[in-house]
Amino acid sequence: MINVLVTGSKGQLGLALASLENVFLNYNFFFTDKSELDITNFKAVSAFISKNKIEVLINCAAYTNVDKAEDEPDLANKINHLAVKNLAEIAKAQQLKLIHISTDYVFDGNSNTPYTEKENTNPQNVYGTSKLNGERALLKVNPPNAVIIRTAWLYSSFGKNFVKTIRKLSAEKESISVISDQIGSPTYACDLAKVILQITPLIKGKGAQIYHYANEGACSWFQFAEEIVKISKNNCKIVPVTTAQFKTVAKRPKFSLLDSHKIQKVFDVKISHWKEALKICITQFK
Ligand SMILES: NC(=O)C1=CN([C@@H]2O[C@H](COP(=O)(O)OP(=O)(O)OC[C@H]3O[C@@H](n4cnc5c(N)ncnc54)[C@H](OP(=O)(O)O)[C@@H]3O)[C@@H](O)[C@H]2O)C=CC1
Ligand SMILES: Cc1cn([C@H]2C[C@H](O)[C@@H](COP(=O)(O)OP(=O)(O)O[C@H]3O[C@@H](C)C(=O)[C@@H](O)[C@H]3O)O2)c(=O)[nH]c1=O
Repeated sequence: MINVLVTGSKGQLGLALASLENVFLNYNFFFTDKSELDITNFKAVSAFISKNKIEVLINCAAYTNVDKAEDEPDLANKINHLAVKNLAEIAKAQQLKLIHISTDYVFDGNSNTPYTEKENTNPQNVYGTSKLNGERALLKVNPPNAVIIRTAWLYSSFGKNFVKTIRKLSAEKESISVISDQIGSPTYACDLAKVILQITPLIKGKGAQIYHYANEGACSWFQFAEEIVKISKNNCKIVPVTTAQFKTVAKRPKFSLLDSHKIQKVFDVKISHWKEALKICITQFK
């Protein structure tokens, strides 16, 4: 049995990992969230890991409220950057495998081809900046068995996400306005959780590496919303609007498609199309 610590386990991805506990029987999971183990507390995390002989740390803990982060940059930085540096140092000192999750929002969205891991980053908001600083700190500490997986537009039946918001709004309203000029890669959190657990045994001492993982295909938030409403069989009109028409506190990238070829090639990972994954997810709701 491999002892695995999942931090931020009451969030969306943490719960998706927990739903696989009975599938991946070779892992002995320790699920902790902020109240049990605060990732900003170096001593507590370090002690928990030694005490429980943790071999793998999957960091799902994060500050993820993109708009609120604009008003709380210090807190976002503490959780998404400084705590990640702590985790990297602990992983190096205690020889752990570390899987850390990052985001498409590290890019500025000015590309028109899917972003590879080699592309320049240039975040447009506080959340993206804090996540990029976390990546950089981890790469600098460079634990030998560390992986950063950048993913995008995560959704599932767990936690708070766009699919759940649109399902709720479309059940209540006759029409919803949704942005049609931001393009990205919707990703089913349960697909990502499976991939994390599949690749963990294959991470082998190459130093910290970045991988992109998102479901196949591309869409705008508008197209994503239309598909959510269609599969949910809700009777609601989705009205396309521009970014300029739909005001948000934080700026989002116009284009944040991730190129997932590297993870597919290195770990032989199979990736399904976002529409297929969305159907499976929405079946779970019923
Ligand atoms: N959601 C998305 O669309 C995307 C997410 N990501 C990344 O994927 C990862 C997982 O995201 P997701 O599951 O959606 O995020 P969630 O916000 O659903 O989960 C994060 C969890 O971490 C907890 N947490 C916050 N601060 C701490 C702390 N100091 N110590 C321990 N736990 C803490 C949160 O608790 P509380 O809620 O009480 O603060 C929450 O339970 C994150 O790294 C995120 O940046 C990447 C791309 C897209
Ligand atoms: C709810 C809603 C959103 N939108 C727009 C606003 C925004 O541009 C886009 C998505 O809005 P949300 O606030 O749901 O999603 P947002 O918080 O921007 O989602 C991001 O979360 C972080 C954590 C990530 O890492 C990213 O990959 C991404 O998933 O859709 C509408 O146009 N109409 C609506 O009714």
